[in-house]
Amino acid sequence: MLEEVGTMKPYISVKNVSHVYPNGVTAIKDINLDISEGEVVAILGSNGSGKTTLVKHFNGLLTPTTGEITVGELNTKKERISKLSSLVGYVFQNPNHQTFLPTVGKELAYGCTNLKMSEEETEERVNKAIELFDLGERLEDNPFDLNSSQRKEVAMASIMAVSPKVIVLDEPTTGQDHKGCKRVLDLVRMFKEHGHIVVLITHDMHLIGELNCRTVVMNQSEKIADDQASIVFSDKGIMEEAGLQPPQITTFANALTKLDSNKTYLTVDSILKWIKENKEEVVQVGSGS
Ligand SMILES: Nc1ncnc2c1ncn2[C@@H]1O[C@H](COP(=O)(O)OP(=O)(O)OP(=O)(O)O)[C@@H](O)[C@H]1O
Repeated sequence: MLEEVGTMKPYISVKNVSHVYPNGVTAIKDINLDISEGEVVAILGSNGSGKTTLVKHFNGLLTPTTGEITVGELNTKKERISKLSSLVGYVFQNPNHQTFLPTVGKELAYGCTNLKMSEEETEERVNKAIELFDLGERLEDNPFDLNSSQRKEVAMASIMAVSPKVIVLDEPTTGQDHKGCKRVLDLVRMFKEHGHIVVLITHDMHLIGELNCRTVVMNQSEKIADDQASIVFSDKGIMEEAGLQPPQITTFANALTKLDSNKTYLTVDSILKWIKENKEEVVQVGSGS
């Protein structure tokens, strides 16, 4: 079952939404989805399953062909994108698509200035982002002189400066080295701690496993699952239908813990704990008995 998020009204409410592109492709079909304050939600699915199309509806980049979406109290069909983007920040997969100013400092201030915030408010928000992302030494750097991981961090910090309620991270770990991937995990946790809803579009099963967050699975334009990652990953039918493989550690753990098949292990730490507590069974599995 999903973690309790209280009985409050959802912040994002997707009701019977379909989207047909002008070329006639139905990219999402009759989607219903509520996302509440405090949630981290991963949207998972094979290429072309409709993940990006769905999420682009949250900040009004796309509007439903049929159905309705509300974000906060706003109906996305009736609001301007600028207003919606103050509620939903979108960090693109490729930071080059959203970094275009000559210095990190200017980049950090851009979103606030664009939303016509006062100079004082912009300064306050930018300073907070500088502190959280430890960018004080980089303010005069050209973002294009930074490595891709640092550039992505600048993109995330500029979204953080605007402080939208919802932060969408599109494939945040793609192209990141091990350190960069770990940093993404920490940042997702930090965004949550600071009261943001985080929506992740990702193929990174390891990341979802570490977060063990709510996981929505898309397949051929439809939502086919919506539950805690540990439950989704243990549902062989859903995983096969969507063409997904659980994290390697889960596959390994399933083989090792066949005596304890009620649980799904998503992280190295959780399986190490199980091994320590069940040394005898591990020896039996290892000896093929
Ligand atoms: N601008 C567009 N015009 C027409 N068809 C589109 C457009 N963008 C996406 N599509 C189609 O809509 C369907 C869903 O695409 P979408 O990009 O939402 O899927 P996705 O799950 O995000 O894929 P990926 O993992 O490859 O990014 C696909 O068939 C895709 O070809």
